[in-house]
Amino acid sequence: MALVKFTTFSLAFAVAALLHIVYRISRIGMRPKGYPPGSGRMVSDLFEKRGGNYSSRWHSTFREFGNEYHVATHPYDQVWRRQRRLYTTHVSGNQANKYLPYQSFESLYLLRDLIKDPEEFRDHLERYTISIACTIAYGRRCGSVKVGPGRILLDWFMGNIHAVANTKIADWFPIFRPLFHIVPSNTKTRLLELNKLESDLWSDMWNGVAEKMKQGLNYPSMCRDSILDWEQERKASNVAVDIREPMFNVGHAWAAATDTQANTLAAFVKAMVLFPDVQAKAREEVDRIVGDSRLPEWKDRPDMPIVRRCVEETLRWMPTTLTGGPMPHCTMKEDTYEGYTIPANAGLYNCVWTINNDPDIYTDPRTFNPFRFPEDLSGSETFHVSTDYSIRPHLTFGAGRRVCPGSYVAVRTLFMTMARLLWAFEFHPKLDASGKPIPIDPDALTPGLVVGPAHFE
Ligand code: HEM
Repeated sequence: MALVKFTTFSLAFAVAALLHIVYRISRIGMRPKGYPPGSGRMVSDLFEKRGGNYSSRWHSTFREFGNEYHVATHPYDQVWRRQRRLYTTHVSGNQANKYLPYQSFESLYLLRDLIKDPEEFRDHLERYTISIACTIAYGRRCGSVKVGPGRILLDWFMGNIHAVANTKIADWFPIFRPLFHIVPSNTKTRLLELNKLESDLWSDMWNGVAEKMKQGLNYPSMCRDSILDWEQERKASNVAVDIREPMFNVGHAWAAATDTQANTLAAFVKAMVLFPDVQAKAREEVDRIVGDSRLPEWKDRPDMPIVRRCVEETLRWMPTTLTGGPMPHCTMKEDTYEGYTIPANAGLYNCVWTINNDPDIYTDPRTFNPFRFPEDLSGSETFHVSTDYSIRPHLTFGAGRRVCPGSYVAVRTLFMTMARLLWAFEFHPKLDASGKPIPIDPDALTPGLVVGPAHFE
């Protein structure tokens, strides 16, 4: 009897799963003929002009395993608004200037590491950006990523990339989702382990800052600002906010600011190797403005139109956020757009690579050419996130209400680092045993949603 019941249940489940798969496939929208795969205008029409409906995030299996305080994957609600406020109040526009001393100081370590060990430039860029991001988030450096918090962050990061990839089937076909909760699996065990690793890391880092503040050591950091805001809010209102909400928010700022910046800087090194003429012109500018007796600073930006446009061209030419970030935007209700029905809860990818390489907008798009951007427009501090798509240099920071809230910090890191790299070094391809340059595939990328140039020497 039990066997009959089990077989009937299994059959019913298999038929339901099959019907569901057929249904899902039938709902996959077919792009009308002649429709481009994406454009800045469409991104603006949907993510910006209809931002009230297009700013949520997909429900994901990943989130069901405890990560409900990840600002980048959180739906469009009060928790997200509170988390996002930390950025708009403390990291946007000129607020980002308070971290310039950290960026200036840490880049000296980068230059030293590159002098000592240039072949390992990729590892140095990784440590550098993890450390910069850690000082911004917690006022504390990471001298090494082989041990300590930087190592734990990397383990958590890499672990998540693999574990989340294994949950994708349940995201595409949510009918399988209950199975993830019922059936024991390595993926589930790993997700729970990673969740614990993450909670412990964020709470250790947060408590470390709280302890320093008690001793009167008030170094600028997102964590310090978050602790002060949280205490003030608690006094001002009776709403009890779970402490993990601001605690995880700061931790995720640290994570979001690491490989995005490291990949972009690696792309810049690659561009300099592949386009020596641009390298020479940019270095000539740095030498002329700065000379030998000091290092380039953020304050040199107005006088360095070539370097500041190299920042934008790197972001355009090799966008680390290939499809617009870690997660697509998601609709909250059904909508129609140019005769096309977009269902509720539909994920919409911002096709950054395609848009950044549109030959109708960017002549010869695979050529690294900072001079394609007008010099005067590039002087504006908001050039990189302009809402005027006729002048915006790229879509790499995303768009609308979810646009990257760390972009002001990022352009400061990128400008200062690129200017200092040009000031200190020349970049050439490695030569083989017979003295010929080892060829480099210009478009080769690492796999994933947040990408960087594939290994090159
Ligand atoms: C080169 C560097 C960076 C790039 C290319 C980049 C790009 C992006 C993109 C494309 C998104 C998704 C936007 C969308 O959904 O439309 C995003 C989200 C985000 N970024 Fe960045 N980012 C960078 C650096 C940073 C830094 C330095 C921080 C923190 C200080 C940061 C914090 C975040 C956060 C918290 C989100 C989630 C926002 C939300 O969902 O509301 N990013 N970033």
